[in-house]
Amino acid sequence: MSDKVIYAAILGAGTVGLGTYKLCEAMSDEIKHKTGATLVIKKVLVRNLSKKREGIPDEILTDKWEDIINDKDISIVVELMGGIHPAKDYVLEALKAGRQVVTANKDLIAEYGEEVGNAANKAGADLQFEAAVAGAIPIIRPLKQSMTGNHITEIMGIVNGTTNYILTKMTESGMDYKEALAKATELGYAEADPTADVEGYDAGRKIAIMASIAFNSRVTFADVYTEGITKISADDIKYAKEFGYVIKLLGVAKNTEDGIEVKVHPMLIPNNHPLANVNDAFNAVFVHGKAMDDAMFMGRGAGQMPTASAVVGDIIDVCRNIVHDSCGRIGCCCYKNLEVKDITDTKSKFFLRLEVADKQGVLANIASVLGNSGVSIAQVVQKSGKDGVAELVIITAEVLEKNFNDAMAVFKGLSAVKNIAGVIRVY
Ligand SMILES: NC(=O)C1=CN([C@@H]2O[C@H](COP(=O)(O)OP(=O)(O)OC[C@H]3O[C@@H](n4cnc5c(N)ncnc54)[C@H](OP(=O)(O)O)[C@@H]3O)[C@@H](O)[C@H]2O)C=CC1
Ligand SMILES: N[C@@H](CC=O)C(=O)O
Repeated sequence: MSDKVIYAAILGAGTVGLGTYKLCEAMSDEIKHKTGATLVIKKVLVRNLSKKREGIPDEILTDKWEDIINDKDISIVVELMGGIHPAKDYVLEALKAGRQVVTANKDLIAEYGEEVGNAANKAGADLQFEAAVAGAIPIIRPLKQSMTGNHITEIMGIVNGTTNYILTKMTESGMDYKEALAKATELGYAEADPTADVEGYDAGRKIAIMASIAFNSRVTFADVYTEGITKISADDIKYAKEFGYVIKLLGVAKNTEDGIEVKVHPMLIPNNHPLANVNDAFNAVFVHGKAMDDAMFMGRGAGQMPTASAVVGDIIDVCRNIVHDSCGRIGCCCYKNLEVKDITDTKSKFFLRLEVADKQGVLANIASVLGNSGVSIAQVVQKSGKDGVAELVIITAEVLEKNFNDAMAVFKGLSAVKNIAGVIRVY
């Protein structure tokens, strides 16, 4: 076996950084056998040197980036700090200095993928980011490599562990939203600012990254329509159950004849759909390719060791590339410039919960407003009223979103409609 040593530095020793360090240590013999080189984590960058870092020797901790970028021995920089600044600056500096980069940072890849990808291409360097999408699930590498012989037309999935955990707990044990979010944070699933999870931004970044790779056309986070789970109520969950559905936060990307559709929003999924049984922090991604048909990937989408597993897989891949002098072989390939459609030009089915005046003729009135906007009703249930207010739960047929919005605008000015209590898309 060769006596080659490959030095790496980890930026960040939080949930994922610590897990990555531990896994590199635990797997060191295997890494040597698999790559033909010994991997040594030479430095770990943190903000706060006085915090205890379980298992990381004090002498390799630093709070100075210069200790890493100026160390010519270090050939792999593993960015696990999160956020845009200074992560982007460090990644760009590392690539320009001829280092290979591994990152779990979806914010960076979704917003500045073009810039960092070009820097990697220019340097002939590896830029690997498997952990940035769906934690432990291999999806970036399959999209870039195993499934690249396909024309991929659709990707759909549960790609945020925190919100899936929250929705599962609210559905299965009636847990309160705030308590479920606190538990997801305690378990290391949530982002440093969990707004990114619950508002759908994190899932939006992941779907943008997957769409760019799958459709060979740059899709950034700004292109993605995002809607989170903060408005989902216990009543929505209860009525969804009555209709035979569960509510999940889904990311959807479609490559259609007239442009790319890319969105994240809660969705009612039929109980018998495979995604309906993907619970807790598990994620699942469906991919449809013309030649391969459907493929589904499932696994843990968040958490310390599942995420570290994906990061370490990337580090090992980079080590192999270093040993075989083949870094930078698989870069970004967004050569198309496809249009991204506005959400209002896409079609959906809707679950609509209305609080209406409890009197005769209201249902006919509602149906006629919907009909006038081109929205057909597929199912409707009228709940008996209290204090003169009844509840209508409607599931529509598939409709252009702009037509549905027109009907909602009419409802807002209608005295018989007391409240639009819930609007959720339906699979
Ligand atoms: N948690 C998860 O399940 C997953 C996370 N990710 C991604 O992995 C990345 C890391 O996430 P996670 O480990 O959860 O985050 P944490 O907040 O737990 O850890 C961040 C670490 O980065 C360090 N850090 C932050 N800013 C700086 C800075 N300016 N200089 C030096 N060190 C800095 C922090 O140092 P200090 O401790 O001193 O404050 C901390 O150790 C993010 O991009 C996240 O989106 C991806 C998939 C799953
Ligand atoms: N906060 C993210 C972590 C992994 O990407 C999630 O909950 O999925």
